[in-house]
Amino acid sequence: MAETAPLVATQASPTTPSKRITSIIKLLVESPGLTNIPSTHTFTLNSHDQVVSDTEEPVPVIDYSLLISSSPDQRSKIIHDLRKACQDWGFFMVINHGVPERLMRSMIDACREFFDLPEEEKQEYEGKHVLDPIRCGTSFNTSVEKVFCWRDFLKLFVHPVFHSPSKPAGFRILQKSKRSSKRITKRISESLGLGTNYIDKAMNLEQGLQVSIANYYPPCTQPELAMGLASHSDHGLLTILIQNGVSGLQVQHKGKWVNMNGYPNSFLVNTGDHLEILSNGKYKSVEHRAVVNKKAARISLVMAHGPSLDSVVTPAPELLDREGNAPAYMK
Ligand SMILES: O=C(O)CCC(=O)C(=O)O
Ligand SMILES: [Fe+2]
Repeated sequence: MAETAPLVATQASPTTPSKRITSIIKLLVESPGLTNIPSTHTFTLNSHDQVVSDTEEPVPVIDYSLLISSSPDQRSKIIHDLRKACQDWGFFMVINHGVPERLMRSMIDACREFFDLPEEEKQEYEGKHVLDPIRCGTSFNTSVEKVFCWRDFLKLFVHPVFHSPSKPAGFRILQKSKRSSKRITKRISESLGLGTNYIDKAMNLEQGLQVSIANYYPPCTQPELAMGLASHSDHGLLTILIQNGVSGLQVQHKGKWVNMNGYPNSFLVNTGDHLEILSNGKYKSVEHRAVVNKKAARISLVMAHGPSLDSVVTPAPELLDREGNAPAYMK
């Protein structure tokens, strides 16, 4: 994702106008007497983008226990399921992943604790440059946006070098998602008819960039006029997402926005731009967005896994040769 430059507090600040603040939306919502959202945060969606349905087709479910099974039948079933999920949706839900519920909860709690820190403590991490390893801010890319998203965020680079704020302490567990993403990647590689470790090598995942983003979407008095996070696709190979039990994620499926609600204790995965390129467009990087609601704050935690910063990802030559296709993406 393209990302953010600092936002000057005057745009939405309920506090001292001259001071920069990082949790713009949080403070805005906590300021007394807010009934209408400011025009700086009012989105006008065209009628097509407003249509949302709960999907009639079931969202693909990937049983993680099959990913690590040694049974050839189970392995071919999971490869088939992954191929279908990546081709038809670019999104799937992962169950039986073995990550304890309490661990997933503690990750979300760590995010909440960060957003609840006093503003002065967060200011140290105020966004300056997209490659800053610890950065918090608001919206998506405030240096180019005309209307801002109803979202504050904390973004951390956690691999190849781990970075996290000194408070709260709980972020170290973010590194654990690498193991799950590695296992899923191996089977996705096989689902493309490439070797088990093909993607790993092509993207130099040993040195791969893992970025974690905690998103905070407070309740909004006029949710139909605001957008938590505008439509985008994710950079990278694949993104793992967990949330605090409040829905809001929507994905584009067959030309419509559909609500994406995972089963309790599952995690959601979407494929990213670099996989779209490597697969020569077979596995599309799907557009998604986050909407907000009147009642409850939503927290999502995104763990995005991608190639090393020096990798140049191209359509896999083996795939092009086998299928007799020209590359659809150029360097
Ligand atoms: O909060 C969500 O559900 C989506 C977050 C997201 O897409 C992102 O941070 O890239
Ligand atoms: Fe995203």
